[in-house]
Amino acid sequence: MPDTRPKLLIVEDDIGLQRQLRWAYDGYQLFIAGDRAEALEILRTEEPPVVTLDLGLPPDPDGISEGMAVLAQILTERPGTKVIVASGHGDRASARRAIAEGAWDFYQKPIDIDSLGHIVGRAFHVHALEEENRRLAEAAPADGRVLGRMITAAPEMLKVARMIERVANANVAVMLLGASGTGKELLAKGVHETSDRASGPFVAINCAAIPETLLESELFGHEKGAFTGAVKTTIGKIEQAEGGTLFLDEVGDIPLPLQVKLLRFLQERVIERIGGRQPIPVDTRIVCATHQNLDEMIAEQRFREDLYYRLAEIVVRIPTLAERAGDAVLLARHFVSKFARDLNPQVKGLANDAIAAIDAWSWPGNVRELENRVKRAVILADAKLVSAADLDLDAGEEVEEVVVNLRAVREAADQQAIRRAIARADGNVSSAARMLGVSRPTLYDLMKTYNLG
Ligand SMILES: Nc1ncnc2c1ncn2[C@@H]1O[C@H](COP(=O)(O)OP(=O)(O)OP(=O)(O)O)[C@@H](O)[C@H]1O
Repeated sequence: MPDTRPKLLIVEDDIGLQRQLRWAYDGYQLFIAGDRAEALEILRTEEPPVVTLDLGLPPDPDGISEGMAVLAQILTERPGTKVIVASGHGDRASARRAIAEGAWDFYQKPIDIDSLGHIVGRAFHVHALEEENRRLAEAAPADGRVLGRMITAAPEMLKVARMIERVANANVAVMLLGASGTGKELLAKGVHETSDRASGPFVAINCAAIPETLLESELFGHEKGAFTGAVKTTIGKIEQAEGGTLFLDEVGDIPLPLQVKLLRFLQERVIERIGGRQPIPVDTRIVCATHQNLDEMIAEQRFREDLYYRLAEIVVRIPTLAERAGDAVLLARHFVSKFARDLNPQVKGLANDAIAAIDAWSWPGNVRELENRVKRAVILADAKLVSAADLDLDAGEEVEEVVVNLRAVREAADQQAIRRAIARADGNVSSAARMLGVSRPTLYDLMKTYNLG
């Protein structure tokens, strides 16, 4: 029977330690290398996701030069590998340097098998999660699903995408509620492109960005001579979206008199251009969005309740980026490769301190803020990896700080992987444990720790 246990490479030149480690890890397929050549050969043939690396290797067993060289080569050849370095007792400077060069974590000698086992276990979880994220991100555009352009692995957001797919073809008005930058316009396009109107136009208008005096003409159009300056007949956005979808962004900013006119269109499906005398039938689907509290506006009579019910046949609430565990890092990777391609091809990815900082940041401006920060960072970066400083985010200079942040990253990743595996196994803990590569009791412990299930 093929061995399906996860592969762990241990790079260690001390024969005694090799033996000790061999016994400690019966949950993994172990590969042991005593020097650089052996390590690289195993890396290439077995592709282990996780490597523990002693920095003191021959020909420099008392220094770290050989260990650092092996680290660099592993990360060049297989950048996704999680390398955990072993540093000598009290040698924090080496650990710090190795982390700055891309190691995932470190442990200090003498080895404590339990805590090292814990670090290794988490490294496998994070690696599996990243692989799946990468697969999802890569698969999305290829599989042709319209909402495939939305990048997410968070259950909260996948639920939103599924809901959009379900309502796309029911000809109902959809209202998207979410903070600024959460992806409302992208989802509105998703509604359009998944619907049977996809071959028609998608027209967007931001009602907050247009002065009140011009909004009516923008929406409904005007006839030549309707007002001073109306030198030619112009059709409005509603008509432009004939046969397609009109996205009314910031619908809460439409002034009351115009709300009446919009309501009439929604009830009768005809419009009148300013200065026009003919009602014109228009077949346009409305998707709208706002970040305002419409209930409050209705109570204060600033928004018409009858219009609200016409616009909000289906209400979709979009979670903030902070509520979608793991998505900030996933999106950041996507934006790094997108912007690096166009703006700075030497940039290859995110440094560990950047990943920790992205995960720790609260993203008040949501995906838009993330996109802008990553874009600027890619332009400014002068190394291969974008750092927390390039992103203008606090990284914390001490290794201790990074470790705390990495732990937070890992815990978030754990929770997400567990939730997903349990969902996929339809609540069966044994098969979820098999998927995650841990024993059933371990999974129960983790579920208890994270309050899942
Ligand atoms: N899940 C996602 N995957 C990929 N890109 C995204 C995602 N969500 C948002 N974006 C990108 O982030 C930017 C902001 O998104 P969008 O304009 O849809 O947000 P919004 O909620 O309409 O913002 P606002 O309320 O400020 O108008 C866009 O460039 C969009 O393409």
